[in-house]
Amino acid sequence: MATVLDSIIEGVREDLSARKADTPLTEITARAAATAPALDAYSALKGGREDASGVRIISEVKRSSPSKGELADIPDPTELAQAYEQGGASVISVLTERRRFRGSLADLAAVRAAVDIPVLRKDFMVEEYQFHEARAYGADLVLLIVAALDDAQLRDFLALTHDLGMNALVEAHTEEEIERAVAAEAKIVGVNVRNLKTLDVDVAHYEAMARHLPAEAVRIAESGVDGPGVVADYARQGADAVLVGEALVKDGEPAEALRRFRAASLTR
Ligand SMILES: O=C(O)c1ccccc1NCC(=O)[C@H](O)[C@H](O)COP(=O)(O)O
Repeated sequence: MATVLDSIIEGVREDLSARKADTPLTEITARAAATAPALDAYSALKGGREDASGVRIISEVKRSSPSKGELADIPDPTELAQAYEQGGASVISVLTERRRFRGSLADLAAVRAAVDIPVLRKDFMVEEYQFHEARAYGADLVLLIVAALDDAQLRDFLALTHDLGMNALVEAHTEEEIERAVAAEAKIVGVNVRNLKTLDVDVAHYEAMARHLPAEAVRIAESGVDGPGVVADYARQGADAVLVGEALVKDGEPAEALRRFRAASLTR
């Protein structure tokens, strides 16, 4: 039976075919090569466990999702991104998937131009073309979902990401997926506590997975933050950084909410 992930990826491939017909690989590759060098997302995220400034926050521009439907209108993603930067976000995540998340590459380019911190292209990366595209639209970091890739793809896409000067957030859900991420020499490893089959969120899953994450990697806890308490828990469990979407886009004062989240991680 097809999973939610399978059906999202099917839509991603259809949209991608249309973009490839419009802008061939040679052209997108040339545009990527002409883009200003990527910012160093690894350095922006590392050290959150030891350093006095507390856990790093990756703040997401997220309008809609398969699990929750409509979350927030976000007519101007640059305004939200600037609020995130003012609130102390270390990285901004921009969902670029259109059908389920109402994201776009235009959002990515607009956010990139509006802030000085690294920007993550949050999408379902399954073809080489998307990596050049990410760079052409200004991404510094891309998401690689282990569950969506075989080992050869994981290795090749990580190499391509690094060749393009970007970093990759390699997202795992299970111990076995963490092992695959580590075997591929991922330097930034996330555990997403949203189960991609059921879409259920279980914040306790991070603690269960944390001991499998290598000490030298940047460790990221993804999803399920509904307030400062969860941020403090993730920090206590060893996360360098936390990825937050819904709680921030639904808060009328995202910069203030972010400050509260960062402060909470210092109380661990
Ligand atoms: O959010 C979803 O419903 C979803 C469904 C299927 C695949 C991915 C999905 N979300 C992407 C994310 O990983 C989250 O946007 C991100 O971790 C933030 O989560 P949250 O803070 O819980 O909004």
